Formats: sequence, structure tokens, C-alpha cells
Amino acid sequence: MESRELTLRYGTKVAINKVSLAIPERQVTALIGPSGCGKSTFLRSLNRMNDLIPSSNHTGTILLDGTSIHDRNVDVVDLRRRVGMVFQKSNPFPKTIFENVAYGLRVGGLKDKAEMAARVEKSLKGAALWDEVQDRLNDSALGLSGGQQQRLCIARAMAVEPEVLLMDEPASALDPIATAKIEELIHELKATYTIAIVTHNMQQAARVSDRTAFFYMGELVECGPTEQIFTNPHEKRTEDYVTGKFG
Ligand SMILES: Nc1ncnc2c1ncn2[C@@H]1O[C@H](COP(=O)(O)OP(=O)(O)OP(=O)(O)O)[C@@H](O)[C@H]1O
Repeated sequence: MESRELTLRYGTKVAINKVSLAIPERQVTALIGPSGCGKSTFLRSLNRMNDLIPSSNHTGTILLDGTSIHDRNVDVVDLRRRVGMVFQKSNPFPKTIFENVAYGLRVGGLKDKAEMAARVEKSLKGAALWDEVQDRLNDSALGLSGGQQQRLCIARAMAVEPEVLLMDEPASALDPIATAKIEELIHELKATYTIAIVTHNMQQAARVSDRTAFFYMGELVECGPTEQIFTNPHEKRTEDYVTGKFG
């Protein structure tokens, strides 16, 4: 995916300003920066979640496989299937574990029971949750721990086989062990998916990402290989932020 000169406003307030950023295939791109700098706005614009906020409006382009996601022929539902999203706070539906994962497939019209069961199992395995839930698929998802619920949401996002996964601080509400599991999972998922992740946690960005983009006051200050951003950034503002001098 790629944004070109993307400016997004809420009403007249500019939240991100002329951001041009490539999110390369099968890599993890971390979006970092102080609170309010526009990371989530940028992330949400990649699958047009901002369309749901009436005051938001944009200029510039976002491309997925070379086609504008705002193209007239683009079906937003299909776009969101191709570009899935996992939120900060896990948000399982008040349904069984099985039904949470099956949901998108049912909406997509899948009726075959055997195939449904196979796809649910594959997604739960892919989200490293299968071993913990295989004996309780018909229990409520709300009975899972926070970390398990978040992996369930990742399984739900994966079930419809997206190409890109957007993650908005997916581990910020989790304890260190659950966080480590999510980070391990992200590492495995990048073999199959293109991932963009917003994180406030510098160590996490350094651990999980291949590339890091530093945002400041709505602007993309710089983006590069994660190691370079953390050890040898081009911009003073990036250095100050990654070394903890502000933010
Ligand atoms: N729905 C909205 N309506 C109006 N302004 C908004 C809305 N959402 C975000 N903003 C504003 O846009 C700017 C960017 O917000 P955004 O949430 O993208 O930043 P962020 O870097 O993700 O912050 P945080 O790290 O605190 O989540 C902020 O000034 C914020 O107040």
C-alpha cells in the first residue's frame, strides 16, 4: 500500500498533512510518534474507516496494488476485507469463539459447514490460539482472557484472508506475557501479510517492525529501516523522540 500527499482533515482541522508513505508487502511497518500526531488517523484512512466520521475529508491518494482505494469502482466492504483491522481494545462479538471467527465468512456467503470449520480452525491456528480454545469453541468469546480475546480478534480479521492487516496498538492493554505472544504472532504473520502497526512502545516497534515511520504534528518526519531510525535517524526530531527526550 502507499499514500501519496495524503492530507486528512476533521472539519477544517488538519490531522495529517501531505503524508507520502509506502507500506511494503510482507513487511511490518511501525507508525510511531507522540499522542495526537495522526498515527491512528493515517492507519484508519488505509481501509477508509475515516469515512465513518462525517467531518473527515481528504486530499491525496492511497493506492492498494496500484489502484486508488477511493476509486469509484472500489466497494468499501471488499476493501475492508482486503485490508483488515485489529483495534487497541479487543472487541469480540458477544457470541461463541467459533462464531466470532466464522462471522466474516458467513457475511461473505460461505455456507458449507465442513469448509467453515476448516477455515475457522486455520485462522485460530494462524493466530496461535487453537491449542487454547479447541475444546471450547462453543463457549462465549467473552470468557477468554484479554490476550486470548485479542488473538481471537486477529483470527477473526485473518479468517477472510486479507492482504493487509492494520493494527492500532494491539498489545497496549495486555500484560507482558500476552504482549510477547502478540509480538511473536506478528513476526509469523508477516510471512503472509503486509502489516502496519501503531505503537507507543519504542521497544515494541524496534522488536516487531522492519520499517518505522515517525509522525510529528500530522507530518511524516521520516521513514526508514527500523534499525536506522532507532540508531541513526536523519532528523533531530526523530532522534529526540526515539531517545525519549520528548513525547
Ligand atoms: N473523530 C475526530 N474528530 C475530530 N478530531 C479528531 C478525531 N479523531 C482524531 N482527531 C484529532 O486528529 C489529530 C490526530 O489524532 P490521532 O488519533 O490520529 O492521533 P494519534 O497519533 O493516533 O494519537 P494517540 O497516540 O493519542 O492515539 C488529533 O489532534 C485528534 O484530536
